[in-house]
Amino acid sequence: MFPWTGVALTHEAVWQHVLEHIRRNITEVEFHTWFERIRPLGLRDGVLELAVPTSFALDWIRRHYAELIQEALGLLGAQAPRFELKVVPGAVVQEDIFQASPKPESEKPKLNPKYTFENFVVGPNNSMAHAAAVAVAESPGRAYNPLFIYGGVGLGKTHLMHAVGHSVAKRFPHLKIEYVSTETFTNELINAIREDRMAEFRERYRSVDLLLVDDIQFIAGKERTQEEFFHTFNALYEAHKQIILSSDRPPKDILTLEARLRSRFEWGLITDIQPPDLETRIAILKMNAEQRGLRVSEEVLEYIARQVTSNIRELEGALMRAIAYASLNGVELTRSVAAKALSDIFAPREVEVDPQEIVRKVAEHFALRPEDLVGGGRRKEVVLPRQIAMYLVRELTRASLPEIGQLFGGRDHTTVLYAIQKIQELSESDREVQSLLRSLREVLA
Ligand SMILES: Nc1ncnc2c1ncn2[C@@H]1O[C@H](COP(=O)(O)OP(=O)(O)OP(=O)(O)O)[C@@H](O)[C@H]1O
Repeated sequence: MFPWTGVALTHEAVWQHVLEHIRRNITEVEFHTWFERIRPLGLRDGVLELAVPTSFALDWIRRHYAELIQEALGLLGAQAPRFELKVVPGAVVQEDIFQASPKPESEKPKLNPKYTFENFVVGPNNSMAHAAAVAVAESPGRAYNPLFIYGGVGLGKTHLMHAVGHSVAKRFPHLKIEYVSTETFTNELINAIREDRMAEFRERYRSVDLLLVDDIQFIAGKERTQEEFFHTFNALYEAHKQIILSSDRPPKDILTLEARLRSRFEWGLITDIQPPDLETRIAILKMNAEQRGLRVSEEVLEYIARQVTSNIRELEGALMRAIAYASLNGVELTRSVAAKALSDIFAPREVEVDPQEIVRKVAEHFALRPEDLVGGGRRKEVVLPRQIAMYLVRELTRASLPEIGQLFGGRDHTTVLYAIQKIQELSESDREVQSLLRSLREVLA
């Protein structure tokens, strides 16, 4: 009951009023991402208590929507109530008061329920791809078509695609959504040809409103699949249906892809996802732990985030491993317990060194400028220092060969490998190089 309104309103009714106001003032995607999982708990001393599922969501909502929520509450009456957010792990999803009747199971797209926008941590590495996905979810078939998302293994391409699927499914319950891996598409095509069911196959794919195709790079070299996909693509595109494709590389790098398909993949927006930076990795781990209702200290999260730098699937796996290790041994999950749990996967490394710092220090030692090392010059006096810097980046950081190549002016990973092998040999045969490496390690550690 809300004394200030003079009307017997339940806290649920008040919250619905707030939601309606908020819904009018933000985008659908924002609404579904942040407000659907809030549950009103009750009212105590003029404060409306709201449950949110994670502290990440709490921070976000507080930073971005506090004013709007307060404004909505203010509309209720003279004495504006306050509100408070509380983390209640696993808070029940509130019934969607705006949604039409649910679809039968068989018609639901095969989407991973965990892969939503709400569960996607946005960082500098994926903000473009995220923004594009949100835009597509808001107006499928109109924003960017096709949306082509590419990036390395385990960086969230499938997650983003599914997030669009979930969001569109909620916003436009009548739309037909199909998620398929390129492998499944190919297998279904082969079966359809064999069983003389091509008409059915075509009807199935050409009648969808949102087609999500994962790992499209696997279409390379498959002529019949390319041919069929080309016609599916055209049919959907012409009917303003949305297509989203994911790949481990941009269209131009997919070899043996027919030119007509390549050019179509390039019609819309091509966006990439890069490996996450340290802060984003910590945020992902934090969210992951909270979703499982687990408390893990910042120190442990940071330790794990420093060990796994590129693949988010592995990052999450490392956290789970550390948690399992601590609970099986009945000990608290401290930094050293985490280090033990991960010791057979990762060599212990206290602190990861910044690659730029390595470049600076090596350049300084040879009286060069850092730009000389990362630039294209091939002067003799630059080549060896550059190779030493590459070698140290490999040794002291978790950067992969292609990442090192990227750091050193977009060089190929085979060049990096050659440099590392060369310095490795020198470090065994040449005393000067040996002592140089030792002293550089000392200043960098
Ligand atoms: N930004 C993110 N926030 C939260 N979780 C993420 C994020 N990016 C990736 N993940 C998680 O990392 C795991 C791997 O992501 P996903 O399967 O989408 O990667 P992918 O790029 O499609 O990989 P692959 O190349 O193997 O197909 C998933 O559990 C996903 O939820």
